[in-house]
Amino acid sequence: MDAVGRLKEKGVKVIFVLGGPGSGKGTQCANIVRDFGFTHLSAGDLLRAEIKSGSANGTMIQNMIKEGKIVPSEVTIKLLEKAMLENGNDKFLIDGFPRNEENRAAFEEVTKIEPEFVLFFDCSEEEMERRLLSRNQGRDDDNIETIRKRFKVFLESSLPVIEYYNAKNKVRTVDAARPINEVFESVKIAFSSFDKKVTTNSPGNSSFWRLCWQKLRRRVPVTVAMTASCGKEAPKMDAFGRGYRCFRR
Ligand SMILES: Nc1ncnc2c1ncn2[C@@H]1O[C@H](COP(=O)(O)OP(=O)(O)OP(=O)(O)O)[C@@H](O)[C@H]1O
Ligand SMILES: O=c1ccn([C@@H]2O[C@H](COP(=O)(O)O)[C@@H](O)[C@H]2O)c(=O)[nH]1
Repeated sequence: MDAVGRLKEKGVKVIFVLGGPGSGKGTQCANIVRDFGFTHLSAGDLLRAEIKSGSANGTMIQNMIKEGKIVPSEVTIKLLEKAMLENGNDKFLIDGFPRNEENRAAFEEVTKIEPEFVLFFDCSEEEMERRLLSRNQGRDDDNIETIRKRFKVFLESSLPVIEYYNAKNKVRTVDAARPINEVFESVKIAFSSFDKKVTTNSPGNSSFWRLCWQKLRRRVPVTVAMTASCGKEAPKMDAFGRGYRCFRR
């Protein structure tokens, strides 16, 4: 039987965990594993392990990570597929993937898996930058130059993936700028049911975001300077929260 057949036979369920670099995905995935019985697959960790293993793709992956670029889909998807097949569990948190539309379409095409939902950690660049600069795990890409490149890639390539799933009502957004335990309280609500959408796109505590949210609900176009969150102009986007909450209507 081929990989797709085996994944299907296993009845694999996948949740994509997305958010900017340093938004706290890995930290919260560890809590979800502990309380909800998922297996955590960090795409970044799988790629770093591939470098360490001395594989033929190692140097290419290392260079892409140093530049904050997105590794070709087929490489990452093969690693994810292998990890899911080798693990006895059937529930997976896929952290940090898909990172662009091409990743997303290729994953669905190759594996025939659609995520149950997307858990989106919403956090401002300011806070993410602070966290990454003090992460201290010896990562090659946790330096200010690469961090800025990673933010740009997230904004330009990864947010459209979140918009795609948002249009399908599959995104559960958590305000990730709060302390770890408070973020996890919201994560737990997102996981309280697989079928029901619980916290999807619910407003955070920021009154600024609340205003944007209310206007969005009323379909009133909102024009807000993106400098409030990331100092960039974003002509395609309507509304912004403290972080990257900026879905098209
Ligand atoms: N809510 C939080 N408040 C303060 N610090 C946090 C919070 N969540 C995580 N951190 C810290 O911020 C750093 C980045 O967190 P983490 O590695 O979980 O982020 P990530 O989204 O997985 O990052 P990346 O995408 O770069 O792998 C870590 O040092 C972590 O301990
Ligand atoms: O699907 C993926 C995941 C990661 N990358 C590359 O790895 C780094 C680090 O990723 P983290 O999620 O922060 O661990 C990322 O900047 C990319 O260069 C990737 O290409 N594809």
